[in-house]
Amino acid sequence: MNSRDASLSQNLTPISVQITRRLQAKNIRFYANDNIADHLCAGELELLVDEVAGHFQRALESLVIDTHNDHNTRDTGHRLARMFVTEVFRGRYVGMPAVTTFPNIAQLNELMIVGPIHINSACSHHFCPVIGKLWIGVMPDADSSLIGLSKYARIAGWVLNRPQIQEEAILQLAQVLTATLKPKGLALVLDADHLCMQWRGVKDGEAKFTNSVMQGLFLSNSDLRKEFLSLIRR
Ligand SMILES: Nc1nc2c(ncn2[C@@H]2O[C@H](COP(=O)(O)OP(=O)(O)OP(=O)(O)O)[C@@H](O)[C@H]2O)c(=O)[nH]1
Repeated sequence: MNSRDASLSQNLTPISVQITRRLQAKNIRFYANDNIADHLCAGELELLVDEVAGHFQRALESLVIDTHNDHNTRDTGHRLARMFVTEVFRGRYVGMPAVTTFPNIAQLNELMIVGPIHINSACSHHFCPVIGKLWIGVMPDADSSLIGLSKYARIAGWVLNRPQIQEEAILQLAQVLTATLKPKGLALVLDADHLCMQWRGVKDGEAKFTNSVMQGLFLSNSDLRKEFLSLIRR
């Protein structure tokens, strides 16, 4: 344990409050779909899991669930905390996955498509799962970078593993891919089931939400856009 970690464990202010104050002091936004990894110190995520577990335990008690005698819910508060902080909302708390970029030595300038990439997310409103498929079209030029195929899925997972609305999620993803690839054109299509509409609410099991982003050549060249859309026809 370094001196910073030691001071963390001795500080009685809840870890969420310490992190929040730090973000506010730097005027950093911390909406549900923002990544705050750069503002966390070593050891804080574990403390955050413990704090959130305590709150979930109290929420279970408020739901009048006998977690002491009900063997099925005895550790649910802690399970929920671990699930949110280290799995389904992990994209808020960890840095972007390492992505090796390669120069476009062959000067490729043809359409590349990756997909369908399976995506898991959750809506910001009810924290219900959002499960879908993503297609990515890239039009490179000589100055673009190339990345390994699996990195598209890793980057998408990082952006989507946050409480999101689909309209903002796809824009965030486009920004990260543009910064990484520097493409001449980028096209994204996201097709997802929102369980807030299926499990609860209107309980419509059929309706999906499909949205897209078309940038650069995909916006200016309708033939390229049509080629991409015809190749991903679902
Ligand atoms: N635009 C948009 N809406 C979403 C998304 N995910 C979930 N929603 C919807 O956002 C709404 C949440 O806000 P409200 O309308 O205040 O919630 P509610 O009254 O509980 O809504 P109902 O689902 O109609 O019961 C719900 O209708 C969700 O179905 C998304 O990615 N984009």
